[in-house]
Amino acid sequence: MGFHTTLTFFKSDFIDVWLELCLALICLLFVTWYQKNKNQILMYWPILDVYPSILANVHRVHHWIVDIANKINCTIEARGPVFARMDVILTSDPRNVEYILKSNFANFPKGPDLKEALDLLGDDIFTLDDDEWRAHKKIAHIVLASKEFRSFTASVSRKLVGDGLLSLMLQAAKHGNVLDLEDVFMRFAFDSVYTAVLGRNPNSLSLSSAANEIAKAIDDGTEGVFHRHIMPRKLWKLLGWLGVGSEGRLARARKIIDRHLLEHISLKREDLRKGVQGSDLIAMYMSSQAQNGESKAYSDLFLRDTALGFLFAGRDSTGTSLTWFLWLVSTTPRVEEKILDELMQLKKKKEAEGVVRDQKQPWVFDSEDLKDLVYFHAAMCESLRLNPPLPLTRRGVIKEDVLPDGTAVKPGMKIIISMYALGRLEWLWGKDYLEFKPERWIDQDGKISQEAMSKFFPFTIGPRACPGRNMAFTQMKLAAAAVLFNFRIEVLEGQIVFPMSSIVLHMKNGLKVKIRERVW
Ligand code: HEM
Repeated sequence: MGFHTTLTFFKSDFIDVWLELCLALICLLFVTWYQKNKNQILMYWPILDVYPSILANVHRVHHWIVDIANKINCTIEARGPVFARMDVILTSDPRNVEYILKSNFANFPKGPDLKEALDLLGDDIFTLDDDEWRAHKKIAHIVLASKEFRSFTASVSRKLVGDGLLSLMLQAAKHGNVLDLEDVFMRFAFDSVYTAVLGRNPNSLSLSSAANEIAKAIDDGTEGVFHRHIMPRKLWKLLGWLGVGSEGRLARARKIIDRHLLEHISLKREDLRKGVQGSDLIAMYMSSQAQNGESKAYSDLFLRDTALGFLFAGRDSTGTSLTWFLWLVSTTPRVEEKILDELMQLKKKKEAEGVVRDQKQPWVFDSEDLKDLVYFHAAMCESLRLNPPLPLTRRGVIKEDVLPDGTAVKPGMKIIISMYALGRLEWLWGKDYLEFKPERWIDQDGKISQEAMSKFFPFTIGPRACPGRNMAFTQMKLAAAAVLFNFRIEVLEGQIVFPMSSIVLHMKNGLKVKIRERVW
């Protein structure tokens, strides 16, 4: 072996040893770093950034965000894997939320990314921005605020409470059946909003009714949209192209929804041609187009998108809110007693005014009377604080900006606001922030506290705040008052009541209850 060969051999040995040493050092550093960080709420990994933390917490995503907000910071930045476009700011700081949704609203549109993720809804008030959104908003607000529509929805809901909801509960009470209260309220909310929007009762509350096809399609659509929020865009695009998983279900849901709504809209057009007017939302849109002349006629597609947007907006939010509310009230006897006391006073007042009802039938209140009950309203706000049915909302960024807490944002970023965490911030609500305490919404004069209301975000705030807020309160109060006043709800022990990881705050396992008629 010559000198040259020996040197080459020695060199390659030397390099191998160095490489091994470097590798061992990297492994050691990684293991030490992992050991130190593995129990942390949020871990920033090399290359993958926070994505492994998201995946590890996806089953409890809303609680995880609360942990981050209370233990780390109300605002964090997450980039996601380097190969994916996921530059996200997650915030629940009320100052930021006010700035994004209200004072500097124009810089934070929903943006094309969200429109793409929500493409099932089409060109609807939910997904559009700028002038297109303003045009939708104008007509939606006119119809929702009109006396005709408001009295139509109040009477529809009252009738559905009496004929549908209470009848179903009476049957369950008589036979001692176990009910899934979330399922019952979702059916009630679906019948209410469907009748309000399309003028026909789909009767999903009826005991004999099979699972409703369009209601199921809306569920699949909601699930698909949630997956698009947590998956890298390229991945859900690939699933869509292959037609499998949540994207496959989404595509099937879209077909069912389109067929169903377009058929219904064509029947309504026929009614209008025959001079049959309605007070439901779509009929009011159609007659407003008729008044404007055919040149401004809303297309079938426009009406399909509008109807679907309202069904999405109104069903899940009202149904889940009612379930969380009844769960909290039934498991907090002190609060239940106070609400029942208020309802009993109201019943006595109505009887003193000469209102007579069949004593054998369950008592149903009127929506106008329920508006004045302060404690009942406070309890509903408190339930919505703890469990906002739409726990997350998302915005884009147009120009570079700095949020009130000092976080810099730039175009291309996504901002996710957690309404769920906002209602559970310890520094904002106090040490008892997890307690169900309607009293925090009542001021010293016994009125609803304006100070507390300034922190009330479940319907969001600013120009895009929910236009269905009054309708939602009307429906929820009618249903909750009738159920609480006529039935005692026994929440079955041993079940885990936990929010589902979704864009709607469903209960993961539903809510199993037994009910008994109240004897007054
Ligand atoms: C408890 C019940 C409800 C809650 C908590 C609620 C909450 C919300 C929230 C948080 C938003 C904003 C979403 C976002 O910007 O990402 C919203 C928007 C909206 N809601 Fe509601 N909602 C409820 C019921 C209803 C009902 C019953 C209707 C009507 C049928 C309705 C119609 C709408 C519409 C049309 C929008 C879009 C507004 C816009 O973008 O300009 N909501 N709602």
